[in-house]
Amino acid sequence: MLELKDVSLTIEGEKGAVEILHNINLTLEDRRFYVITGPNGGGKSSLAKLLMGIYRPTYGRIILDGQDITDLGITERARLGVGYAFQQPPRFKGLTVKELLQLAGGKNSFGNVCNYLFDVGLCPQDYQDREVDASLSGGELKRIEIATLLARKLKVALYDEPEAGIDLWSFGRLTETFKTMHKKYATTMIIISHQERILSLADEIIMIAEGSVKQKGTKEQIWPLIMDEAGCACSKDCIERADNNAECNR
Ligand SMILES: Nc1ncnc2c1ncn2[C@@H]1O[C@H](COP(=O)(O)OP(=O)(O)OP(=O)(O)O)[C@@H](O)[C@H]1O
Repeated sequence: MLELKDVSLTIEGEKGAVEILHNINLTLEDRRFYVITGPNGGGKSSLAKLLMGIYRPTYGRIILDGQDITDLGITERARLGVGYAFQQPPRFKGLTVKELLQLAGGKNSFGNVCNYLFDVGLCPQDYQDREVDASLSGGELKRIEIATLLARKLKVALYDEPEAGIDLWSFGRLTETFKTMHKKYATTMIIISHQERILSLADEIIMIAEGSVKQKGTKEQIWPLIMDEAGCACSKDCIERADNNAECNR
């Protein structure tokens, strides 16, 4: 279980101190699927950076399975099984996909490289000997990064807007990959996203705005609130269907 207790974050900006997050209290249970959403600038990425150990809270504590990890850095948290996927995954020139996955998973991962690639929807034969360099597309790179997280058998996996730079076709496969990761590898998922399809995967959606937790609940509870706040961009009397999708008259 991952807990945030009264967590606040103030950052020294160019114009002085800015309070980015205040009084965040969250309990994230093992093996649950959480999606963090909310308006731009609300504090979602800052929260992810706090969980990863990139930022330290100005106030409050972060507890993982009863252990206070507030003062631990990225590497120490990674050792405890907390992993993070970047919006733009890094490339590793000179390293093949297979080598990268073996490095991520340690010595026991040797026979599993194919499985990890298969689980993220990439043909092992085609990809394992390719270099992790600029020749890979953004979507391929993102899936390979997810495969490295699978290889690490994480307790908690954190993704900041995984949909960024992914085309609609690959996006469908990506959501399947998240389902697999969550179910097969029993990983607690925390995904920052604005995408309805990702929100649909969540056991719980956490809405962050103006540096605070504004709402928590299932998609059925949260989606209407998002639609209310967002309003209709075209103002053409969209009809809300029973399944919460809108029919647009444009
Ligand atoms: N290092 C920093 N210095 C000053 N202000 C910062 C810093 N990092 C974040 N902020 C500000 O904190 C607020 C929250 O930023 P954050 O990136 O966490 O929001 P977000 O919810 O992830 O936004 P988005 O949906 O646009 O990615 C924003 O107003 C941002 O400008």
